[in-house]
Amino acid sequence: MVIVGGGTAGSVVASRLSADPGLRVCLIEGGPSDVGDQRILRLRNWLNLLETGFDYDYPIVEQPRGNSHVRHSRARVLGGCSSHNTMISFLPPAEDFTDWVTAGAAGWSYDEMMPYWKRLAINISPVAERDRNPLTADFVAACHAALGVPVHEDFNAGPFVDGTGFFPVGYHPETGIRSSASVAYLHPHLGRPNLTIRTETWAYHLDPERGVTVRDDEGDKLIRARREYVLCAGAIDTPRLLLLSGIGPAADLERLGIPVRQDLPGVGEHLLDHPESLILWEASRPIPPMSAMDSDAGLFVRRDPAATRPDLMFHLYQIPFTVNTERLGYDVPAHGFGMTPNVPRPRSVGRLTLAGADPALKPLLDFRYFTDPGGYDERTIVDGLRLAREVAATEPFASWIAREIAPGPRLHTDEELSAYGRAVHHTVFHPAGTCRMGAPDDPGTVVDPELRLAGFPNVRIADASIFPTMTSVNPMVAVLMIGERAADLIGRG
Ligand SMILES: Cc1cc2nc3c(=O)[nH]c(=O)nc-3n(C[C@H](O)[C@H](O)[C@H](O)COP(=O)(O)OP(=O)(O)OC[C@H]3O[C@@H](n4cnc5c(N)ncnc54)[C@H](O)[C@@H]3O)c2cc1C
Repeated sequence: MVIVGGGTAGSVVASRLSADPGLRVCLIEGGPSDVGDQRILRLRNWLNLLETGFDYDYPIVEQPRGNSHVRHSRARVLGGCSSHNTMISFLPPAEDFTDWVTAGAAGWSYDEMMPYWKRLAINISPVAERDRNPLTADFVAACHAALGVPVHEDFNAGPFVDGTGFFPVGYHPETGIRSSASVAYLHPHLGRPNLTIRTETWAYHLDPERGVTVRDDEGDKLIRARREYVLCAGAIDTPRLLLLSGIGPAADLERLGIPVRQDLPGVGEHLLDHPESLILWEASRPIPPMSAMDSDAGLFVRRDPAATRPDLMFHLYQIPFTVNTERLGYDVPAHGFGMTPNVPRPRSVGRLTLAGADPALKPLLDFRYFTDPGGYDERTIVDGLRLAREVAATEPFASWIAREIAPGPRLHTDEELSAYGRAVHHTVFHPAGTCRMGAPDDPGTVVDPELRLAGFPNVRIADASIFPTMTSVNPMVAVLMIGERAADLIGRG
């Protein structure tokens, strides 16, 4: 069994499959090991890992209505993005899985997925008391007072509903160490004789009949699976690998001079993400230091009371994110914090293509942020900026605020807030959907509900690229559940 990508889902698949001593598992990971590396393991260090050697760091193409300066961080280390993310860990609402079934993913309903949630090996707990910052606690109280939303001690205690509270986080509060997919699924099993982990080994071509071609510091090698290949390189690198292998939209491949092995129009299409904007405040006093990872609480609201799921989400960051506001000339405060409205179920859909046939070229990511014809995504951000101002005007949060830096009190109209919100928007780093799972007779389907790649019975995909629709919450738990289910499906043969 050959698994490409030792990331969030790949670590789960490798761990579960290698529990069977009769299976030989080779895990190919492009980045280094995280074992013993405190830079990776200490959850709160996550921000220092972005745009370093641990990050593939993908730019995006010019956006007609969004921020073209957004960079997409993707971890280059064992454990993948679960080794450099914030480990916010929500079980998605039941209706998210209903959407998946409606989109053709038969067998992926909430009830059918619950066993995988229950067996997750990562340690998830609400932000610990000792990590709770008074600023963040006052934010939670103000959300409740201003908007009447419930306060959740543990968002995962029951089926997901809107509200505010400290987040459930995958970490070990007593040490501050992340409970990444690598820590939870691989570290305990590194001694298994049937599990080979090849780090610093990058796959760039797959021939399902001959093997996967990888590059390490000794050069190129072909690695052949007796049974199956499982692609777990993530929502950017899995479609990239397929396209480099001649599996994708034939016209695009021909234009780049890549021999077409299989015309599969869905590869790289349906690029989804959670865009988020920012309202930035200067603090009236220094912010106390305690925190799990500086984004410990948030708010989910339903603007549509008839809806069953939240349609607007916010993180509270207790540190100032000024990279996009500074570019527009806004002040950078010594002490600042912000709320980030984001679009839980965005309607804008983008596309990933190759820049050329050279495997080393970074792919072209066109998210087409805020281009949905009805303007739903843009409206969500505008509503979010307004709601954030309501929370900011409410005690006990209000007295933490010296002034609103951005968008600033001069911007009020929908047009002004939309232009600002789109100019400074960032990403919550949730690309998904580029190898969509669906019904076998749907021309946009890349993998069937058994995760098999169309046309190739010995190749499966298990990572965020298979999302049929975006999860309303941060997606990592759904990715881990995909890994668990993939191992089950493969185990059944
Ligand atoms: C900064 C940041 C913060 C985030 N915070 C959260 C959060 O708090 N909560 C949440 O739910 N989600 C969060 N996310 C999103 C979440 O982490 C990802 O959606 C999820 O981890 C993706 O898992 P994956 O298995 O699809 O891909 P990844 O975890 O990215 O795994 C892909 C793996 O494949 C390897 N790889 C890639 N290409 C190749 C190749 N060609 N050959 C060999 N190996 C290869 C990579 O090195 C990587 O290890 C965050 C993401 C980022 C970047």
